[in-house]
Amino acid sequence: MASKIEVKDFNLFYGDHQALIDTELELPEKDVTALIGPSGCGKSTFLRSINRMNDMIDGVRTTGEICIDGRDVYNTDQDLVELRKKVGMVFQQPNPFPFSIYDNIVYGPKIHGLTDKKKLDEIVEVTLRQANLWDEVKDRLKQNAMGLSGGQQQRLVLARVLAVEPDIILMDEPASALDPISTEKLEELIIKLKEEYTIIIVTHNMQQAARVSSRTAFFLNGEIIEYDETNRIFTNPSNKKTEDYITGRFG
Ligand SMILES: Nc1ncnc2c1ncn2[C@@H]1O[C@H](COP(=O)(O)OP(=O)(O)OP(=O)(O)O)[C@@H](O)[C@H]1O
Repeated sequence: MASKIEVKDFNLFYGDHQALIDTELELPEKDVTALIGPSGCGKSTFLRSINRMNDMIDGVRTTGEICIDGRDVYNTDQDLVELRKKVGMVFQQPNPFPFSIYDNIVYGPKIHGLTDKKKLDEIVEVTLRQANLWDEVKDRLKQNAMGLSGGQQQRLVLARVLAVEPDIILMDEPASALDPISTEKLEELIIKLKEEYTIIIVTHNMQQAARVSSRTAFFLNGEIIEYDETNRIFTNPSNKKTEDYITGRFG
């Protein structure tokens, strides 16, 4: 499978603190990769490095490269609006805008210049269907998104991400605020979306990593200790530290 993202000797510093150390990773296209590891090991930092969200934090410095489709996103001529259109992100807490369901979805396309009402209507329906949410909300598109349940909000946020046609979707513990049924729906959705998108998910839930991902990277103290097929990581890891972590000896 072709590599969509190639991380080459990437380091990240918050001031004097080095949060990522010589990270190297090649992520396949149209697949789900899980990032696991104990709290504070750098998973979210790594995820946020891919769409340069860390740039917004004062005192952050990076070295090395993160190439998407062969092009280093840390090049000085990288357009950040373009990058974040291509690389969408879903956070731990669902964060719909306090507008209608419809307006949440059309927000991105409108910013990117789309005004045709028919096209916008179409995007709303297509993305809500993709997010397995259409049937639940089709009769209340003009109602405020804050009135949806947490699980519905998270699927709406995903639909909003899909509306700007990304290639890559970053998910930072997207199910950690959801109940088991909403979590199951979100996981089904992730498995469906990998047909079309490259997905990277940070999760503390090992069963979740095992259920949704094909490859898993284990992080510890800012380093990637092991990266392999998920099945192998969970049944026969090569590194003792990975084994200790997945068997619950620490973390
Ligand atoms: N904005 C920041 N400023 C300074 N240090 C930070 C910042 N964000 C994270 N760090 C530090 O970088 C390290 C990695 O944090 P990060 O949030 O990436 O870990 P994580 O593996 O995602 O943790 P968790 O699972 O708890 O979310 C930690 O030592 C953390 O304290």
